[in-house]
Formats: sequence, C-alpha cells, structure tokens
Amino acid sequence: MSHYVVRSVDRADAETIAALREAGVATAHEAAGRGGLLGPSIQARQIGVAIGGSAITVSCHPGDNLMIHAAVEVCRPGDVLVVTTTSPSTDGMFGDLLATSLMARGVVGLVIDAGVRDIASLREMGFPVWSRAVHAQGTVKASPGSVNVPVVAAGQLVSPGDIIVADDDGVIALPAATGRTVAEAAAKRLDNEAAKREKLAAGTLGVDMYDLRPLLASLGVRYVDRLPEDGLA
Ligand SMILES: O=C([O-])CC(=O)C(=O)O
Ligand SMILES: [Mg+2]
Repeated sequence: MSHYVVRSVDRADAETIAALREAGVATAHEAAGRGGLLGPSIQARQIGVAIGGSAITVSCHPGDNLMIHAAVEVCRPGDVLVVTTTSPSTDGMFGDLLATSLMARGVVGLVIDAGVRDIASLREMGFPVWSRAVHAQGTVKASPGSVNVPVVAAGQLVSPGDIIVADDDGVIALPAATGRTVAEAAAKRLDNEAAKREKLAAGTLGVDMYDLRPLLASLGVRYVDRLPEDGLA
C-alpha cells in the first residue's frame, strides 16, 4: 500500500465557505438535498462554536498520530483538519500540543473520527474540536498513512478541499465545486424560514401553514374529542 502527503488542494472561495458557515450545518445539509452529513458519532466538544473551512484530510493507523504531525505542514489559514483511522479507534491521538501547532498555521478546527484529550485546554485555547470520543489514551508515532487523500469519517466520504462546516448540530462535508450552488439554496431557505418563523410566532399552526390537514385526512388520521371505547382498534 502506498502512502502520500499531497501538498496541493483545490479549495473553495472564502466567501462561499463563510456563507455556508453562517447558514449552519442543518440548513446547509437541507440545501445540499439532505446530503453531506457526518454521522452523529462525531460530536462537538464545545458549545456555541461554528466553523467553516477547507478539508485537509488525514488517514492514520489506529493509535498512531504520526500522520497528523505530517499534515500540519500542508495546512493553510482557514483549513479544517479531518482525521480518520484505518480501523475504528477512540484513542486520544490529538491534544493541546497539536492544537497549538495547528493554530500557528491558522487552522480553524479539527474533525476527528477518533479520540481527543486535553479537552479543558482545547476549550480554553478556543480551538474547536468535533470528535468520536474524549479519551486520555496515549498514542505512538510509528506507522505510515496519508495526507490529502479521500477518507471516510463517520460514514461520510470527505475529499481534500471539501467545504467543512461544523457547529453544535454536527459536521457536514460538501464538494468545493458544489459550494456556491448550495450556498445560494441555503440563502433562499433562510429567507423562507424567516417568514415561517414570523407566522409560527404569531400562532399560525404548522398543519395550516404547510396545508397538512388534507394529508392527515388522506392518511386516515381522525380528530375526535375522546378516544372511542374500542380504543385504537
Ligand atoms: O501528544 C500527543 O500524542 C497528543 C496530545 O496529547 C497533544 O497533542 O497534546
Ligand atoms: Mg497533550
């Protein structure tokens, strides 16, 4: 098996990335046709932080953070490091020292399908992390892997240069080439949601706003004042 550190990455433009970050993971996911999400095994390790950036991908041997060290050098300001392991692992392969190194390169956050440690320091430093686990288990630097090859993180294919948006709801990866179209669709959804929010706040019911009464009737859902004697039979 060959191992590579790929230096060149095609990134999306900063404006598109910022628009998707502002839209948020849920809206970007809807705007992308309900695609792109990493699975919920990867969770935010801080509250109220949203990031957007270009993926630098890392494929590591489980329990081995050698390739994270190798990846730091190819990161640019505005990137997000996306780390995977070649078999499932929750070892704490990333902590405040690696975060210090990434912050010095202008990396805006980490998404890792494995464990992190030094979590109190990471929060204090303001380096945001989305991970499968928090686990102090130490790792070694011994086995080869690759940087900037396609990887799978929590069931989602992530390619180098993908737009990563992460917030309290989770993480989404979008191909850079689709970014502008998704950002436009996200902006439309946000406008539309603003109008809906106003109506809902004024007391309009979802069943009326979405015209769901005919659907409920066609599905055989009946409104009664009391449950009939024969119950749900
Ligand atoms: O050094 C390691 O193996 C991971 C870690 O704790 C750090 O980056 O601070
Ligand atoms: Mg440490």
